[in-house]
Amino acid sequence: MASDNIDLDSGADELIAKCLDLDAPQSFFLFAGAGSGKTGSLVRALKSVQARFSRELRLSGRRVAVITYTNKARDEIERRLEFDPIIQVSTIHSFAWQLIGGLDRDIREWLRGNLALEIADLRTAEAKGRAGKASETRKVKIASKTRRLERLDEVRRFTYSPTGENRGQAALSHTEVLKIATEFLAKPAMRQILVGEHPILLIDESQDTNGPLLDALFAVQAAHRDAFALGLFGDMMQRIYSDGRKGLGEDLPEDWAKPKKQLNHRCPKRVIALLNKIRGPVDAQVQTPRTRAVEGLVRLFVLPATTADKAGAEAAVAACMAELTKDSAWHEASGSKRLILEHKMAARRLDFLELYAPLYAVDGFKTGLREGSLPVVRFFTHEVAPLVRAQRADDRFAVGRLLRDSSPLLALTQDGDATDMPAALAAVRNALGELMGLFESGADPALVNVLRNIMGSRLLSIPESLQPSALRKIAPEAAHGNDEEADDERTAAIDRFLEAPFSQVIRYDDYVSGRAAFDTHQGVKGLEFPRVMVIMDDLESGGFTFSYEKLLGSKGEANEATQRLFYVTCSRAEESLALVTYSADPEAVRRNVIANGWFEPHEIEVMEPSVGISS
Ligand SMILES: Nc1ncnc2c1ncn2[C@@H]1O[C@H](COP(=O)(O)OP(=O)(O)OP(=O)(O)O)[C@@H](O)[C@H]1O
Repeated sequence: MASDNIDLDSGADELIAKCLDLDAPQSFFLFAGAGSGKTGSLVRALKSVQARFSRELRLSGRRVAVITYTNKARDEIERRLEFDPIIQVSTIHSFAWQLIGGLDRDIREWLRGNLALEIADLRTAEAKGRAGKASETRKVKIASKTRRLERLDEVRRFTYSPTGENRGQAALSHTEVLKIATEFLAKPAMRQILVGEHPILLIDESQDTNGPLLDALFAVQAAHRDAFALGLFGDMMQRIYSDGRKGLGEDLPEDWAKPKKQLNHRCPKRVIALLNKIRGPVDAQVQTPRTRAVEGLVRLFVLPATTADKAGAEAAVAACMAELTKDSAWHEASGSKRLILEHKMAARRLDFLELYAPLYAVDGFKTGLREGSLPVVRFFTHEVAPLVRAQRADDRFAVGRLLRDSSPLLALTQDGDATDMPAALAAVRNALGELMGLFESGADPALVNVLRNIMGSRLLSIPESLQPSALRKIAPEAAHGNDEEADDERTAAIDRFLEAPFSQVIRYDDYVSGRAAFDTHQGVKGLEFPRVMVIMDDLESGGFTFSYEKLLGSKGEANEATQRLFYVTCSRAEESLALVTYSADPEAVRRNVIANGWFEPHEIEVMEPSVGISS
């Protein structure tokens, strides 16, 4: 057996370590293919700084900044660096807020100018546009932005939460925080603050980092190249959000280092060969498998677009994969990761659509819902569900812990008279009994009934955004607090969401926490799984951005966004990969993927709607 080629890319890490010298910093750009170990390189880069400059950074009160794409990635890097305080890891939104938070006077003036501009743009569009829904939306926006502008001086301190809803007078939106940070970074004083606090800034997944903010950071680096190193990690072939900067890396300054990586440590040989084929026409980067990599197995399953029982068809695909790979884990419910393009496809397959669809229709709820941080749902996933689970299991310790922090019944006694404790505990017992009564004999109550019950017993405090719905059900006349139309839309959506049965909360939570078999094509960026099933269904996903029918069924017509997303999903597989495509013309798919050399004839299975397999 040939010796292991694991050290093929070690030069890249050595070059990066050399760049990260506080006395002679050099910026660098490490863009390498899937599974090439960029996260590992990022962690090793930080460890090299820890080893050489910990003391110097601590004494001067400076920190290395790292920007990750998700909170999960942030947690992982913090853990791998043992939560070292000289390294500040944050998402782009919290990084931006750390830069601008507290600069209230400047923020106010920026908002004054920006709101005036936005109102003027909306008025121009309104003057040109026709009556209809778009016009109604514009009018609502003009009214609410005008109100915000008029009351701007009342805000003393602006607020922002990278994961919250950011509602109310003082709150800034996610977009505003990024725009403000970008514009403030044009000011020499702001640049000085950034460079003074963070001599090194590393950005992971920078192909998807907000383009204007990235450009602002390039400008900071150009102005402070002797005191500041910017290090970018990423892969342009994995750019999947429109926010990212097009052509990143094409116009790099001369003095930037460009370390290279060629190995793919994650995927089996057959998957790497497919990745090289997919990537070939885009940038011709070729990856090499590890010497010890397994051969692996790839199959393309082509089904008619009219297939009625898609869940059944996908189960048949899993069974076929188990057979072909002799890997029984394909049979297990969570043995493979199944990637769908649109959250609703998972909601349908996992049965939590009634909970999901109403909230997903509201723009302001989308991000929170996707991430599991939306307060109206979080109340059920993080407070009610664990309480019901703990009570069912008779786990008094867990019940006590859950209620101690969030039950108004217990808060009363904490504030004042200790002699109230027995009465408070009796009230808690009663309230718990009432709540559990809803679930008796296997009942699955609607969320609104659970909410009303808890509101009535005061077992838990109800988040502000759920109160109008909860109140209206109890006393309709008390619900009218805020009459803005945007609020009406939100409240109506919450009302509909509350009609969903409670069991959907558990399934939704499993999904957003990554415990379910399903995830989205975009959501698995950066992750890896032994067995991956990529489900491609243009009709069901209903969007315009991606077309797998064109990618697989017709030569050369696919857009690059679909090609890149396909590369991302295929490159998650560590052992075996099943590609499932629903097509209007299965034979055209077969012909095309053989002609372009992506698959061998024996790797393609054309399935009948009845779920029989004929190759
Ligand atoms: N030098 C190495 N030796 C052994 N395994 C490695 C090495 N570098 C990375 N790996 C492993 O390879 C896999 C891929 O690494 P990593 O996730 O860092 O790649 P990546 O470049 O960030 O991938 P992607 O861009 O696809 O998200 C991981 O399982 C990691 O543990």
